Formats: sequence, C-alpha cells, structure tokens
Amino acid sequence: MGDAGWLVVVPAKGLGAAKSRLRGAVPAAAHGDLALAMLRDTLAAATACADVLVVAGDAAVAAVARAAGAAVLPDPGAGLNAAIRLATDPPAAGPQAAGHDLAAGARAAHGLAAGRAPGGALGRPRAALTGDLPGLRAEELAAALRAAEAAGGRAFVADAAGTGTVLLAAPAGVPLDPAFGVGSAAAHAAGGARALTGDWPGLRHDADTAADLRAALRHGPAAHTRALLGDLPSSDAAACAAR
Ligand SMILES: Nc1nc2c(ncn2[C@@H]2O[C@H](COP(=O)(O)OP(=O)(O)OP(=O)(O)O)[C@@H](O)[C@H]2O)c(=O)[nH]1
Ligand SMILES: C=C(OP(=O)(O)O)C(=O)O
Repeated sequence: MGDAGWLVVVPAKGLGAAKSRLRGAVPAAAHGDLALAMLRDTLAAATACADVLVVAGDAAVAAVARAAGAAVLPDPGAGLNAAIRLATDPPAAGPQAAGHDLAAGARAAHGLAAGRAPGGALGRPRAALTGDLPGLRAEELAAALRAAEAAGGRAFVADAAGTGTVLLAAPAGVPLDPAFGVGSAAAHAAGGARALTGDWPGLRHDADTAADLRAALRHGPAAHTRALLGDLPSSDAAACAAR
C-alpha cells in the first residue's frame, strides 16, 4: 500500500455492553465470545486490505485487535461518533484517559504504517467500519474502498436493510463527520455523503440480531464466528442457525 493507503477505524464496544440486541442468540456465558468472534472476522478482512485502528471499549477487545494486527486506541467514553471522530480526525490535544493524551495516541496511529503521515492526521483517506460484520470478505472491503476513492468525496455503504451504515469513508483532507446511530444511512446521505451501491453482501450484513447473524453467515466465510458457534452444544439456537 502506498502513502495514500486507507486507515480503517473499527469501533468496538466493551464486552459488558456489546451487541445487546444479540443477547440470547447464544448462552449468556458465550455472548462476549460471540462479539469477539465477529470482531475477529471483521478484522481479518480489514487488516488484509488496510491499516486498521480499533477504538477498543475494553482490554479483551484491545487484545483481539492487537492479535489481528490492528493498532488500538482506548475508547474515550463519549459515545460512538465521538470515538470515531477522535480516531479519524484527532484534535491537536486531549481528551485524556488515565494520564494519556488520547488524541496524541490517535495521531500516532495515523503514522503507523512505515511512519508516514503526510499532511498530518487528515493526510490520508480514512474510513469507519463497524466491528460486527462476520461475513465480511477482504475483496468486498477493498472494492468498497476503491469505489469510495472514485467517488471523490465522503461516501458510505448502507447495511442490508438500507437504514444503517456499515462503512463511512472520506478522502485525505476531508473530515469524516460521522453520524452513526438510528437512521444513519439517511443522515450520512443528508450530510452529502454518496451512497455506494456495490454488491458486497458480507459487508452489508451487520449482525445486530439473531436473524441478522443467520443472514450474515449465509453471505461469507465467517471463520471465527462459525468456529465459536460450532463449539456450542448443538441444541443452542445459534449453533443450529450456523449449520
Ligand atoms: N468504541 C466504541 N464502539 C462502539 C460504541 N458504540 C457502538 N460501538 C461499535 O460500533 C459498531 C456498531 O454499533 P452497533 O451495531 O449498535 O453495536 P452495539 O452497540 O454493540 O449493539 P447494541 O448494543 O445492540 O446496540 C459496533 O462495532 C459496536 O461495537 C462506543 O461507544 N464505543
Ligand atoms: C450504529 C449503527 O449500527 P446499527 O444500526 O447496526 O446499530 C448505524 O447503522 O449507524
């Protein structure tokens, strides 16, 4: 990847709060492992085609991120969009956590690969990718990033339902301006981001509910998620769903 390579930021909540709508898809004791397995699948694809920075909600998430080859920024604790803004467009100073300047950490992450950060923190194209895409394939993400580059400005990929956002991208020099949350696809479009319409089913299927998880498993290899589900007793609902 050249100097203009993408930095993909993946926000991932701490396990106590992660994927609450997915609770019950697997036994409670395995819920955190399911969130981590989906994150592993997301990161396996993302790290294959970009430099990746995970905004990690806790130490277990941070460990998975590092093992996948991603850089890690601690969550500033101010919500999803603040986490993404800090990681993609770090300010000159602050916020602080446990004596660390988180913005300085983010700026350092922007220069991660080969120590490059031409033009400062905004000097490279940046994207935010949700961490709940078990079916994601590297080829799909690479194609979506190419399409974003061709769009020439802010661009996004909506989820399969068309209402949420799985990927928001901005070229070098342009703030990402994330508006993730309920109705984010419309919010991103209203804010001037172009909707990318490629055929990327693994990218579009985020797993918010058990039904979403079943759909995602139909659309990609999901190696870590399948392995986790396969290890559960076969009477469990999601284990059945995986087969
Ligand atoms: N670091 C960080 N990541 C977040 C935060 N809120 C959401 N995310 C991540 O953003 C992505 C999309 O969020 P959701 O699909 O709503 O996932 P979620 O919040 O774990 O799921 P629910 O509890 O069901 O809303 C997931 O990868 C989440 O882990 C946050 O405050 N901090
Ligand atoms: C945060 C989002 O994810 P979800 O709708 O999957 O909760 C979003 O789509 O903006």
